[in-house]
Amino acid sequence: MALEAKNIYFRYDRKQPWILEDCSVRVEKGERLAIFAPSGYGKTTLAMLLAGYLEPAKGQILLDEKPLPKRGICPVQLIYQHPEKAINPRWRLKRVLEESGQLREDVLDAFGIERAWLDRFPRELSGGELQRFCVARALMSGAEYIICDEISTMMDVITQAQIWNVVLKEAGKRNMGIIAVTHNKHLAERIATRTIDLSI
Ligand SMILES: Nc1ncnc2c1ncn2[C@@H]1O[C@H](COP(=O)(O)OP(=O)(O)OP(=O)(O)O)[C@@H](O)[C@H]1O
Repeated sequence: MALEAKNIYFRYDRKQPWILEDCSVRVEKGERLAIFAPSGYGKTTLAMLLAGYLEPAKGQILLDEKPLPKRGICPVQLIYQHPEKAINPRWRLKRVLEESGQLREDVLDAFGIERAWLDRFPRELSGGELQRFCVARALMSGAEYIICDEISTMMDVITQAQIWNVVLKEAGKRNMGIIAVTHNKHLAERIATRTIDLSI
């Protein structure tokens, strides 16, 4: 049981050099992998490829040896660095949740999500609040793998620790695989069972 990028090549423009060249990454269920690299090395690009938002020019993205499903809620959920880009701005948060999985009161509570927020539009929450909502939504989707792309950069240190504690607890309970994209070596060491550096 694994999520895998197998010998993938990717570039945004055919006239440019490869951003990812013969890149392979594999994360097992229950494993927590931190992908570490300086800015511009293609971490977000790899995260988007692994979640099926982009297609590699060559190579494959495989979930349990098969391509990612094209329909339904994807078992690989990507949580972006910028939560405002991840949510339909015209939908109230309640509707966002209804579309993306099963509402779980315990998860809402664990992330300190006030029920009144669910009647609001995304722009009516702060960046940190909206990100907590996005993380909760990903956990409620029934995902088997979660890819966290710099998810906690807009939060203070205490909130950051709280969010990661909930994510790790829930992931452990459900034996989920986690990929955490980060610049932050300390965070990587704290949350991950394995770290890879794309710049090496
Ligand atoms: N939509 C796009 N179109 C063209 N080039 C892009 C696009 N998105 C990213 N790039 C380029 O691809 C390269 C890798 O970007 P990416 O965002 O994957 O890096 P990163 O390692 O996540 O960086 P950061 O740590 O700064 O977020 C960069 O040179 C970036 O300018």
